[in-house]
Amino acid sequence: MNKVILVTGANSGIGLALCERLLSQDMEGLQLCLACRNMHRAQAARSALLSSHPTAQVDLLQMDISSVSSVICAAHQVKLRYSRLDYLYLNAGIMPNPQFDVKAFFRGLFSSNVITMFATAEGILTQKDSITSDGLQEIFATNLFGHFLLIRELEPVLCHAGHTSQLIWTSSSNAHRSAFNLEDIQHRRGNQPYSSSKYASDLLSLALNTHYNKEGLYSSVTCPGFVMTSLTYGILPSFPAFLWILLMPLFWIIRIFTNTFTLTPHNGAEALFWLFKQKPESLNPQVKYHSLTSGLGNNYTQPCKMDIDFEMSEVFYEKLLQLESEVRKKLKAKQQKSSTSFSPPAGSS
Ligand SMILES: NC(=O)C1=CN([C@@H]2O[C@H](COP(=O)(O)OP(=O)(O)OC[C@H]3O[C@@H](n4cnc5c(N)ncnc54)[C@H](OP(=O)(O)O)[C@@H]3O)[C@@H](O)[C@H]2O)C=CC1
Ligand SMILES: CC(C)=CCC[C@@H](C)[C@H]1CC[C@H]2C3=C(CC[C@]12C)[C@@]1(C)CCC(=O)C[C@@H]1CC3
Repeated sequence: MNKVILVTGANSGIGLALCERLLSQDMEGLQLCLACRNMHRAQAARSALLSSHPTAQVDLLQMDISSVSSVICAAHQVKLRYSRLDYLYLNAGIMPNPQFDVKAFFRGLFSSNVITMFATAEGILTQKDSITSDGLQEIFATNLFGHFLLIRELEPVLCHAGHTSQLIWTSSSNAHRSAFNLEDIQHRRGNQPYSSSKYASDLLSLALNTHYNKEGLYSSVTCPGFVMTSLTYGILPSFPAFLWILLMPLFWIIRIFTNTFTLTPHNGAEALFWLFKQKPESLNPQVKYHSLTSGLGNNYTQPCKMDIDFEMSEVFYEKLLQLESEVRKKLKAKQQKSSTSFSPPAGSS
């Protein structure tokens, strides 16, 4: 039987590199499904994968993970196409309007915290969030809630008696407990919505293991390190991509001190790829699997205990279930309203 793998945010960066790595190791037994919001970019990614792996099975799925109706519609398509999903990579993510605090960066450079700053970006990065048409905070909707809804919708193809499936999240070293508040799970009030959304994915993964392991579904969290992708290029907007490339020698030097500077999407995808080869029952639900690259350029995966607890993950899970039922009700009301406004006037045939 082919292994069916769905990857969100697969048309670029870490998601695309992961697809390339999966096909390079085992092209025959894999059926890849690239879930992307933009079909032109999705087609380009598919063509790139097929040019190096001409006989690979690569399907496309249109899905805007930040939109409730789009996720439900895409999940419906998946259930029609596949009887089972073996791996679901929850990778799509955004960090819009990043604000880089140059002063804090220079202060950090000359402090004892310099390595932590380079590894986690703690204290030097904030973002400005916006609201989606569903009334959700955009970063929360994209990085977390859309993926939660997708898992809930895909339950019938993820949970099969006598068979295991894996959920693999692309979290971050920027996931800080201090940025997350159970009373404000969407981070409406703070200025670190990205960090909050990534901490939320760590919590959710733990709760999913609590609720779904008995049904054969396992969840793990990864951190790709600092990777140069369109997401990170946006951090210094006045800095064109080629200047980032010019900084590469400096980044290679920093890598000697912190192995978190994985830098390329291929390296960043290391832990995501490593998890593909593991037995899910052998994984620890309380650790994050980090992609790391040594000063000599060797990739490896290292587990690190997460700053999370069961109680908090359970409260968060309950809140997500409640939000899910609210957004479903809203969607139903919206659909009913639009169907009545389009119904033909009484008496017309
Ligand atoms: N780069 C880094 O240093 C780090 C990245 N990460 C995480 O890695 C993941 C991948 O990011 P990365 O590869 O760096 O960045 P990219 O910007 O290259 O990739 C992000 C992917 O997510 C997709 N995406 C964004 N919004 C949506 C949406 N609403 N619906 C569907 N797809 C969407 C993008 O599609 P599109 O092309 O249409 O925008 C793109 O394919 C993210 O979750 C990010 O937070 C974590 C730690 C470090
Ligand atoms: C010398 C020089 C100009 C350094 C610039 C450094 C920063 C731009 C990076 C240092 C740590 C990086 C980092 C990220 C972005 C870029 C840095 C702030 C992330 C926040 C990117 C997204 C993540 O999920 C985590 C990364 C942590 C480290």
